[in-house]
Amino acid sequence: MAELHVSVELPVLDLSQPVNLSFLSSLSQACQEWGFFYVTNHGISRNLFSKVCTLSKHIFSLPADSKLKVGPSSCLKTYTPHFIASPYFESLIVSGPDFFASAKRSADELFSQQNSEFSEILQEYGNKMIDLSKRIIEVLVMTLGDGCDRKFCESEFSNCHGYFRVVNYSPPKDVEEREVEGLGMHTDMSCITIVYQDETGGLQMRSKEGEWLDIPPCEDLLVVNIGDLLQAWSNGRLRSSEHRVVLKRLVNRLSLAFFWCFEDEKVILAPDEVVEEGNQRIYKSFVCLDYLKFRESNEEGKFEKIGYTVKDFAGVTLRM
Ligand SMILES: O=C(O)CCC(=O)C(=O)O
Ligand SMILES: [Fe+2]
Repeated sequence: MAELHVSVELPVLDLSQPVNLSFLSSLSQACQEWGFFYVTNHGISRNLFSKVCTLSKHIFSLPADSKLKVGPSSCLKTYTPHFIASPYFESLIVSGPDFFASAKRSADELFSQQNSEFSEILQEYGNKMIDLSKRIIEVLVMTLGDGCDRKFCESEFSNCHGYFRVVNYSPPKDVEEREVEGLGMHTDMSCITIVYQDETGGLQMRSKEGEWLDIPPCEDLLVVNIGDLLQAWSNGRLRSSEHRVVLKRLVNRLSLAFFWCFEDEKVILAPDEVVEEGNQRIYKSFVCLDYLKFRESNEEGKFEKIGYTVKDFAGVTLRM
């Protein structure tokens, strides 16, 4: 992949400070243009990250048949083996709201001995991510208009739920190419996704013009990106952009992606206040689960792939 990679300065939402108008305006611009930004003072300690990473590495180092006990043909289906998303990608899903129970179900299958530390740490991580997601949604909704946060956070987002995917990327050992794709281009089916990436880097977002831009890892910063559900709910004002992961030669990479989503039965329709004056709704109303099913039924290997996004599903063709 010989492509030019440039990087762009994304705004950093600092949760230790009150948000001011000038920040809201730069956040709003970034969300319209890129759909990506960073968050700092997010309340997750470096110590917690390193514990989650150490425990996750332990899981991924288990023999393939142990991991397949929770793989696609098992009852739990929490483990995605290599060659589904890409040959270099494997992941484990932990679902909320009871992250402890979800992690424990996988751990009980994976380990012969009881291992409650794993479930406790993943529970702490998941719960912190829920709090963080709520705070971020509040700020994002604020960018859509004065008073929108008060009006909509409770009524529209209070039944959101979250799950996270721990991803282990292992690049090939025998390929000459400098970089390979660890996860192909896709958009997320969430409202927002919060990503912790290790120091390796490799996450890239695609500009509207189709250029790939690096999203470098930065100590103490988490990456936030807008997903399809929020793009539709915000009438396209918050962009769910395509992104991918490229792997450096011979460097292993670990990431944690937390997806904050509307409840399955929610009817998604941009509220009047969010549709700016003079504009029309660009998405028809739809039931969240119907969209998730549409994506699944169109995906090769049932993984998140591009080409069948919320625009194809619920987009309105505007007459000029
Ligand atoms: O691994 C990453 O940094 C991002 C993963 C991602 O985009 C996803 O799981 O949807
Ligand atoms: Fe993603």
